[in-house]
Amino acid sequence: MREVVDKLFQGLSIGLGLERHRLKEASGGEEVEYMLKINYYPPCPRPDLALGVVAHTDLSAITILVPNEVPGLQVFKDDRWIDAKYIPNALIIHIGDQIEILSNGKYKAVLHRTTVDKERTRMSWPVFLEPPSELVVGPIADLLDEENPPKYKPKKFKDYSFCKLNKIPQ
Ligand SMILES: O=C(O)CCC(=O)C(=O)O
Ligand SMILES: [Fe+2]
Repeated sequence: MREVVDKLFQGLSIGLGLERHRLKEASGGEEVEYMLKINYYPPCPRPDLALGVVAHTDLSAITILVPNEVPGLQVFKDDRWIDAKYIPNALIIHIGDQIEILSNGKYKAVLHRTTVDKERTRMSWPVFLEPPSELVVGPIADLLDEENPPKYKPKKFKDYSFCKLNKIPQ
């Protein structure tokens, strides 16, 4: 898990022209928290009328998700919902809000939702990689200049989470 996490942060840092440890450090370094959630979506007689989870972006920096074989995850791209294909043994990686903020919007947190199945139970196991609650997260200074002013307010992760969960503007 550690190697996968380091590789993800490194690739994303390099993509921004930053030193490879930068995004992990800005997300808390070795203090990054791993929050496992277990989603259980029982069969639904009217999948056309229900969703598993409504459209959202994750609060995390990065999410690493293991799904079972029942498809249901959809991502919003080019103004439409696209089904994420189930690929055995593959991990699904989401960019979350904190990477969007750190990158000053160069990376976008993925908008996603889940559908439910008429006969089968869907499950998923996302691990949310989150900054420690007291860490202030804001756009990385190296990415800012006159043409690229900060688009997000630096904020403690716990305050960002509180506002998002209580639907208070950031
Ligand atoms: O079940 C899934 O595939 C996604 C779940 C999800 O988006 C979440 O728990 O944040
Ligand atoms: Fe999610």
